[in-house]
Amino acid sequence: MLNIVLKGGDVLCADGQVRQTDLAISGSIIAQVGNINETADRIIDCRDKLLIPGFVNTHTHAAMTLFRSYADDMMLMDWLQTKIWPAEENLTGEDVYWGTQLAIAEMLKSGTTCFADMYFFMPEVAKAVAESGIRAVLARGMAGVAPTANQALAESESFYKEWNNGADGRITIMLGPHAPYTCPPDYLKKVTALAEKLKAQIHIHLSETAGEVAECQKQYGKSPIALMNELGVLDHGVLAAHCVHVSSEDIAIMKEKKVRVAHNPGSNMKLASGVAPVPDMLAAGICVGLGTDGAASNNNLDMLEELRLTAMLHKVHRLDPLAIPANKAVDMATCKGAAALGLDHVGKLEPSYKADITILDMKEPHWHPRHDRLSLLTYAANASDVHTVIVNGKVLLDNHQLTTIDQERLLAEVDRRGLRLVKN
Ligand SMILES: CSC[C@H]1O[C@@H](n2cnc3c(O)ncnc32)[C@H](O)[C@@H]1O
Ligand SMILES: [Zn+2]
Repeated sequence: MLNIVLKGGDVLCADGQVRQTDLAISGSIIAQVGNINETADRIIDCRDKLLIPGFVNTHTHAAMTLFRSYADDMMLMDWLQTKIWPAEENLTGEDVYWGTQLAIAEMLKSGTTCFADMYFFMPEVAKAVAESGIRAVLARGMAGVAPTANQALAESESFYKEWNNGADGRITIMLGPHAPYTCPPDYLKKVTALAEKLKAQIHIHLSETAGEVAECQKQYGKSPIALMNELGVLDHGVLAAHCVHVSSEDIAIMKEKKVRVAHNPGSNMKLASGVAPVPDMLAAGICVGLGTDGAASNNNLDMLEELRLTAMLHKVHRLDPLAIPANKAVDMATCKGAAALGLDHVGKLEPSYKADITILDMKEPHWHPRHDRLSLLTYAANASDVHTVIVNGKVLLDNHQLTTIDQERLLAEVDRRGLRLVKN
């Protein structure tokens, strides 16, 4: 007996083609794509709807939703040092739980089924993920500075042991050294040793600003990518956020070490960090997924916006309309994102893949006429088109309504907590 049949939708199939067909879910898995006559517990009419693999947000700091609209229009280092880091000192575990639930609500409502997070109070983040039903790759953010440097390593180890492969396999744990400018070489060697011991992968910010790269050159005589390579960080499976200021030598190292990149165009634009050479990374065969970064530097967690920015930004930057075509950008927002997080059997609508599916309503005027559905998804769609979202075979957004989160209670909690955090 099948659990859910999605009937008669336009399905983005694994070969990149959109076909009108049915899709069946059994447990947490896609059982069949094609004409289905079997009965099921639930049949969802998907005519006039587009079915895509759920978006994979490859880099965020979920609970930073609490700082949305608190500090805008600043450069990264000024923003972190004068506004964000002082405010983060006030965070409690409960704040992070509620801030993460807010992020999850926003992500589900805009079609994201999986996210990679780096933050503090990670057991509370894992609890929010477990309760909501979303999929996530979580890392306890670590900085190699006293007094918390060693505690962060110990917490990362216990977090890995308690939660890796947790919540029915929906949670994967990585190690999260914040960046080369907050984690000195000796500390990164300890992180690398822990990664080796646990067989855990690493999520790190790399080469985000020109200032970071210049400072690294001055201090160590090499780029952040070359320094990470020398320290052995790149030998453990690395998800590198940003990679805006990377040279062709850096790209060659990244390719050789199979570094996967989280491209965050919205955050990079808002913090005036620059434009990552994504077309060059793709041409080199590097796996590049898309991310929002935190809601304090974006200022939302809407992957449809990142999809459109990716398809647009590199065209205008290179003066080349083919720099990143719509179908490539969609692949980066879904399948490549899953690969960037090292997730097998996530990111494609194909039998044996996880049933992580976003269903968009195509009834509004901006979906007509329908010459090319991936063009419409990339250049015309918006989050209010997201109708139903399924993760691991469970319906988490049902006809625009969250099924696992009490939105009214959530909004009351985060409004109160957000204001308290930034009071001087
Ligand atoms: C150690 S937990 C994560 C840490 O990262 C900070 N953060 C948020 N956005 C960015 C960014 O774009 N670059 C670098 N660091 C960032 C966040 O505030 C936490 O302190
Ligand atoms: Zn970040």
